[in-house]
Amino acid sequence: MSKTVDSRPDESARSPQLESDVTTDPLVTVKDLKTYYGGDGAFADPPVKAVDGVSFQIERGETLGLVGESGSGKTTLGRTLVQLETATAGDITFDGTDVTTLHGDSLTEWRQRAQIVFQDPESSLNDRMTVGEIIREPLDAHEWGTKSERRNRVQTLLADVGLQPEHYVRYPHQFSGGQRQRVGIARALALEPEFLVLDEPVSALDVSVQAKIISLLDDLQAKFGLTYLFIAHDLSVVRHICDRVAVLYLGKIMEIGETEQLYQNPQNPYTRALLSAIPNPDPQDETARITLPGTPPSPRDPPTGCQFATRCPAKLRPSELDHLDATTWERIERFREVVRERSRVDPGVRGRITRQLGVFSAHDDIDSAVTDLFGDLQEFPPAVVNPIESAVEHIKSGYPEKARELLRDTFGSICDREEPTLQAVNDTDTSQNSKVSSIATTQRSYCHCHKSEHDDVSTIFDRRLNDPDAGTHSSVD
Ligand SMILES: Nc1ncnc2c1ncn2[C@@H]1O[C@H](COP(=O)(O)OP(=O)(O)OP(=O)(O)O)[C@@H](O)[C@H]1O
Repeated sequence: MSKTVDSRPDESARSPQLESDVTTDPLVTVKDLKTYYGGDGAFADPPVKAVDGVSFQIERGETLGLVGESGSGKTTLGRTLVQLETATAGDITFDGTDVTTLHGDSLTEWRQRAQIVFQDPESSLNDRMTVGEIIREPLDAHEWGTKSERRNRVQTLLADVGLQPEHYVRYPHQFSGGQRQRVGIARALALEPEFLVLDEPVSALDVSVQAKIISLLDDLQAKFGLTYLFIAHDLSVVRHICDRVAVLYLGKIMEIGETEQLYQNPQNPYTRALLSAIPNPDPQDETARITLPGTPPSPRDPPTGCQFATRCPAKLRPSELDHLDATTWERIERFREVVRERSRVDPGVRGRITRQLGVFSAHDDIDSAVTDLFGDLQEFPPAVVNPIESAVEHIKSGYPEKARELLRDTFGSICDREEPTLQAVNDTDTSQNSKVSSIATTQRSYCHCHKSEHDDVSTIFDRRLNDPDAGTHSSVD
């Protein structure tokens, strides 16, 4: 894996994702962290911005959940925290030490304090080694104690994770998924770490086994005073075991807060959409299920402004166009997505020549896209028709990026232009019920709608979800 050159930001520059408050006793402090893949060299594609400037803290003994759709950067963030990936920029301070600057022996020594448990116990254990050897391997690598002390340590670890002494000489393939995950946890605990990244540790397991592993993780946390970053897809599991939750989208934190507060009163449009997808057993509950349109944009070319702007059901709109109905907006946004994707594709040498000659390329069949999305465009108001027609002309002349700009200037808002800040949205002190300090439990959300000059998210949702012409933008389950 290659990385872009370290471009540490100016310390004085305030990042939109910085949490301004400081918790009382953080074990891990992450500041404006970025992890990009690729992008080196003059002719390389732009880098994949897997983690794109996140800041948060994890207090000692707490479990911070990390949720988000596939590809949002959860694993990359977890791996960067334990230094299995190299940060492109930003700081990770662990108990006062910036670990992104550690190398050689000091990095090896630090690694004992922060370990990772992987998702898939089928592939993360070496099938040619016995369970005892697998758990002992990190002890051997760090030359921990004598040979017999290591053997004894492995026996203790087997007991800690609920396995039997005779399992020492068994092979992973002789074990069930749950047992294998216990082996993975024992191995991660071997060097007595303080911090564990649990990367979807139960996702590959049956529900009944999941409950046992979660209970084991709970017991181990209490027994050894562990601090966890718990990465998961399953929002119900996260609610059950995490003190706080951070919601990630396209490499940025959309919302972070104390678990119950965030689940009961989500403030960010993305968190609301994610939580609305959890099946609710209460038949009386008529909470609208929010179906997000489109697909997440490429992390090589994330939207300017808010990362979520291209799919956000609460996105702010220019006031002079706010009267357009939901279906029309849906079509405009999908057309913008088509144009955005088109402008991402390198036209290649032939494309560049045809563009210079002003020749329309056969691949630019933009008229079909317009017909597919709008039907007869002329039936729409001039405020829609004119910019769409101008955008089509730009594309036919070979300049999709001009079309992209024109559409952003016409139909975009602050959401397309400016990054929001991660701002406090709920100051209710829930610290009495929590392991973490009151400052850490402050709920924060990354959205322009939290500013007083704009309608808040609830007002916009009430208006748009009640629009009878809401099309596919929302639906009630
Ligand atoms: N080694 C790599 N090289 C290039 N791109 C990568 C690499 N690892 C991850 N990515 C990309 O980085 C982005 C974030 O991936 P990551 O695996 O961190 O997300 P995730 O939220 O953990 O997804 P999932 O839930 O599917 O595991 C994705 O676009 C992914 O394709």
